[in-house]
Amino acid sequence: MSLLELKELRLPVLHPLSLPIKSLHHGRAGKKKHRLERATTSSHLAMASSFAHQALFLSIFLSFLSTLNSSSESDVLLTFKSSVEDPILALSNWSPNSTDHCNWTGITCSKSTFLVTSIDLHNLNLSGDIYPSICKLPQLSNLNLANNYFNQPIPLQLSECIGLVTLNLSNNLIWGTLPDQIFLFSSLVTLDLSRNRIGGEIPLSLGSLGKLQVLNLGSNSLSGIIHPPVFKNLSELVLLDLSQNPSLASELPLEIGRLAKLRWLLMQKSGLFGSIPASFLDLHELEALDLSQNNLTGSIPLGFGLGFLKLAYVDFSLNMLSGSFPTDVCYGKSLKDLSLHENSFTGPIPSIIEKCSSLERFQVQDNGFYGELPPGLWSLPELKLFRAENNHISGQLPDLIGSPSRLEQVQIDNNNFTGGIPRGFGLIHTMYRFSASLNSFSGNLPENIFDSPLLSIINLSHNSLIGSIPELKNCRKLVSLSLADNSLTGSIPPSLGHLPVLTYIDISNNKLSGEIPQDLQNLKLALFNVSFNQLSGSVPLSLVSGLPASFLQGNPDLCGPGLPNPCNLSSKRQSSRTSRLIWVVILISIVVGILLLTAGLYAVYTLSRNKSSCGTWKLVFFYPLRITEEELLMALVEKNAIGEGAFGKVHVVQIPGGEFVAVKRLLNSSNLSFGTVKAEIKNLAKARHRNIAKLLGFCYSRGSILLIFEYLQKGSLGDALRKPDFSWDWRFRLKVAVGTAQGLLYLHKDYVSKILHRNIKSNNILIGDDFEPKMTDFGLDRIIGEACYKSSVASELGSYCYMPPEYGCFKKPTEQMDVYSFGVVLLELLTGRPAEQPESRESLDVVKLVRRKVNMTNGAFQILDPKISSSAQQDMLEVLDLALRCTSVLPEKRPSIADVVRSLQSLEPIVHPPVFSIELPSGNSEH
Ligand SMILES: Nc1ncnc2c1ncn2[C@@H]1O[C@H](COP(=O)(O)OP(=O)(O)OP(=O)(O)O)[C@@H](O)[C@H]1O
Repeated sequence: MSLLELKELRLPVLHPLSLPIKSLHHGRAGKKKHRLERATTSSHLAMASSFAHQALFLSIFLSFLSTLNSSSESDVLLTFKSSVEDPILALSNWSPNSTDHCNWTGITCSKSTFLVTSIDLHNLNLSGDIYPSICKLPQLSNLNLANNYFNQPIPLQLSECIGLVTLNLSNNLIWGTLPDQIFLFSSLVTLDLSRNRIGGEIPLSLGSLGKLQVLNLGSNSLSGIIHPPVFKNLSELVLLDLSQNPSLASELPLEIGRLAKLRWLLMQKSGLFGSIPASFLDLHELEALDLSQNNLTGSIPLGFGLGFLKLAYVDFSLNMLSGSFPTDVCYGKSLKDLSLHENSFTGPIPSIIEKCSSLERFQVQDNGFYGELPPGLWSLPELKLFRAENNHISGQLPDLIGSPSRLEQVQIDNNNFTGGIPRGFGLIHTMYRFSASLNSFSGNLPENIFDSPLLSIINLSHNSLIGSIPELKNCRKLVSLSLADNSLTGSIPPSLGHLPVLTYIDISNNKLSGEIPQDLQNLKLALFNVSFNQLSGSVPLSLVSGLPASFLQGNPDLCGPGLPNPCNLSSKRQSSRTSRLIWVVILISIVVGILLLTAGLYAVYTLSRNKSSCGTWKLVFFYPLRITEEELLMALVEKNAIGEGAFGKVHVVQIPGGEFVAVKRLLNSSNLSFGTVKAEIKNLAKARHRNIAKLLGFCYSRGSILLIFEYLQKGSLGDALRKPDFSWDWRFRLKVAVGTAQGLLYLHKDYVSKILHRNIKSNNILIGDDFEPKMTDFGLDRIIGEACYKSSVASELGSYCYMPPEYGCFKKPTEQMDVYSFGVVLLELLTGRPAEQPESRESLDVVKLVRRKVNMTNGAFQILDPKISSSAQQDMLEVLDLALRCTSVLPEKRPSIADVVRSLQSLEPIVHPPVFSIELPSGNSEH
């Protein structure tokens, strides 16, 4: 044993002042320490009497000491355990019967003193109270309780752990504010409180933690200004993470630029505005800088990167930055990831970037960059992702033949590129997406351009390419092929039909000729657009029936059922004019006869709609479905009915392939024409979003319209709420709320022609796998006409409580009306009861019920579904506040759906994708 080890061994024993005072004077632990001191005295005597016996004595002493320490420390740990809830019994070996506490789960002891130095209980599903008894462990330097369910304010009492160097409480349910007394943790080197629910401002007193090297407050709900003095004394900081605190509203303090040791600065989505301080030029140790998703303006300070030898990750994306490309960003040649996208940068990309030999991801899309790209950029040996779409970049692509490229994804759409597509791009066998639409590429497509075995998406549409489409054989993973709007000639390669996952083909607006290969019937195509070519012959049957006819138009020589030119008639083109006339006369007489007959049968027909003759129905599919109108109509029988509302019945129908669809029958009492209805439904069917039920097709007759939706076997939120044992967990209810709001945001804002739903209610929120909601029945007014829509709504009493008070007063429907209805759905999720419960004791509708209770003492708590655990109460109260705002009587007081989405998302647990590996500076604990 070395002298140093001996000294270490003696320290906690011979210098009692270094122990927490309470542990010396109170209880069992205090008595044990007293015995310990006596043992120490006897050891001195033994040493004095005989030097020769020292070794023997030391070994006896050590085992004695270790027994004593061990029993006191294990008691402390057991006390800590007693306040913790441990549902998976992760701490089962923490037991009074198990003597060696240094081997207990998560415990590390010093090899010399046998005292506990570290408690690491991350990711063990623990909850309950974090009890400060552990501060009686004199050498405790590391406490890691990350990824558990501790639900309490920051446990300030832990500041009693005077030797604590690392405190990690990340990803728990810690709430409240950062208290002013945070300065009490003065020994901390690492403080990680990320991914909790901590709100309020960052207190100035945080700046007193002068030893901090790691400060991670990311993904919380911090707000207000980041006060510059906070950083004055934090000169040791190596990692500062304030990211994902969208309620902060602050400029970037220039003091951060003085933190000379800073290696990781992560402030994405932190409500930052203003410019990037010039002091950031001094952050020479920086390895990662993320300022994305803020409102930063101005330009990147000139010279940013100069002297930065380790800079590997830079993200300025999604701001309002302008000015030129940061020329020195790759000074140290360590840069791997550069994201400047979605800003207003202009000017050329400088040739110095060609020296950036470590670059893996280059994203400059959606800016105003112009000029030619430095050719060497393309052949950087590590480059995998290249995104420069939506700029004004010109010039030609270099021929990459001979360069060992690892490119996986190239997106350069909507620029001014010219020249040919070089053969070298086809030789890159790592390529899975190549998208260069909306440029001026010309010439032939190289034979090998589709050869990458990983190629999944190729988009060369809207260029000036000529020649034929090369055979596609090797790209067995191709999902989407878009070559639309070029001048391609020749025929469609039959090899397309043998690419197993090919789903989207758009080769419209070219000069392709010949027949559509029969082999394409092998594919499950969601899109097959060959319109406006020079194709001829009969269209393979499954392509005619499964896809919109418009995708075939502009090919006068194509024939097939439903097309202007049915194949069986085309063979009779030779017949003489006279014989045609005879046929016409005969046909007219037949038609007149039929008309008379039809008039007689019409009344019978209207009484038995389910048995409609297929001749009166027109079927249009937007997805390939193998069902005929007869089969569909035959299936609309009572035993298949799954719901009925104001607009008609819903049936579940099994199509011959085995798949199910839901068919909603609407009364077409306005008698809108097929053309009008088709245009409207087509428009609605284009709405594609995770939270919108797919409209697969429709069937039209004068009297009614059948809408064919994807079928969701879990039914609707309404179905679930009506079950007496409805007891969904809060996180599932929140997921339904977030998803529905996202779907609505898509309809209101992102969908090209903007749709108002107008019929949001729990019956129209279907539940998909893993509780992902999908909205249905949107925009029905467009299909059946306003008057008919309104009269249907008026007849539906169950929908009344979803209607905003202004409904009927305002001529035009508004987004705020949808927000109101969504607010009612939120109230249903919070209360766990349907919006309207006519037969119940509380027969009030949910809005009235909530409004009446909310102002009573403790009323808010009475509103919340008691079946949900109290740990979710804080979140539920926030959602209640939101729901009340959504259901405000005055439309202008309601939040926008974008705000609703933001608020709900902020309550969702955040899953962080790993961005890069960080070596955190270690505390002084021993492992
Ligand atoms: N695509 C679907 N998949 C599965 N079930 C569905 C689907 N569409 C509707 N349903 C079922 O049908 C029920 C009622 O739907 P419907 O739209 O007719 O009722 P509603 O909303 O009360 O009426 P309306 O919208 O006509 O006013 C839903 O609660 C659900 O159980």
